[in-house]
Amino acid sequence: MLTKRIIPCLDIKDGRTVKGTNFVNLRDAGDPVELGAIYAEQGADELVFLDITATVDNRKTLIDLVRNVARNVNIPFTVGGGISSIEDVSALLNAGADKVSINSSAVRRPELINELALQFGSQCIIVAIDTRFIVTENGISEHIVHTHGGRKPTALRTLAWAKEVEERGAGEILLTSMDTDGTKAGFANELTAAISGNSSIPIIASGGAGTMEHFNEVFTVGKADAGLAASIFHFKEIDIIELKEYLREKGISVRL
Ligand SMILES: O=C(O)c1ccccc1NC[C@H](O)[C@H](O)[C@H](O)COP(=O)(O)O
Repeated sequence: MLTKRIIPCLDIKDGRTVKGTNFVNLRDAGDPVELGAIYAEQGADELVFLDITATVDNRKTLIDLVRNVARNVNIPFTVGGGISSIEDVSALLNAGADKVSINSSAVRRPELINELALQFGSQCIIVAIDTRFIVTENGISEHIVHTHGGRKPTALRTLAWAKEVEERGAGEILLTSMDTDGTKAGFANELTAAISGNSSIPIIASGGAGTMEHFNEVFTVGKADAGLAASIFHFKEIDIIELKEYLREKGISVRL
């Protein structure tokens, strides 16, 4: 079994780490550079920084943040939020990011995935998919892709979109369940397994982590390659090393 990765996620709003539930009621969770360094020190395998209110004028904030983080962490980190061009990616990678995560811009223009993979290599292009289980106009309940920080439902079915982004050259998928985000009730294991079982690229599961057992479930039932979490780390409810020791005892391969 490939080593499973534990990835803290720092959702960034106006330069601060925030955390909500189901993508709303955001509250302050600390300084992202400080938190990033702490998580790296505590044994996180990677970090994700998501500028969830990404606008053009936030772009400079993000570049400055990346430079500061790069000085303080020695593990791979991914930056996402409002990225929509080869120039955006170049600037972030040159500032020290190891990977970028694209979401709304990929839905808006799927060819962007092909272009970025060709220009920078698939290994540094993650496509983030925010998904919610909703009743569509034809009365069927389906997992539907949402964009713009979860505010806009699209016409895309999550499973089909996951397949398409892989075919277009995505190196990994960051699959965030809006239904489980912030609830600490567990990851969306069934959906994660459906996507993981149909993909040959790594799937990072995100949204809902509340206990150490939830990580065991997302790796065994959800078949995820990595577990991403925010609430339980920011609010100091789970220690990363203790989590990894727990997973190793369960027979999950982790880096300790
Ligand atoms: O991804 C977004 O665009 C977004 C926008 C607004 C608020 C939250 C957002 N994403 C949710 C984050 O990716 C969040 O870090 C993950 O869902 C993990 O959250 P936890 O359930 O607290 O571990």
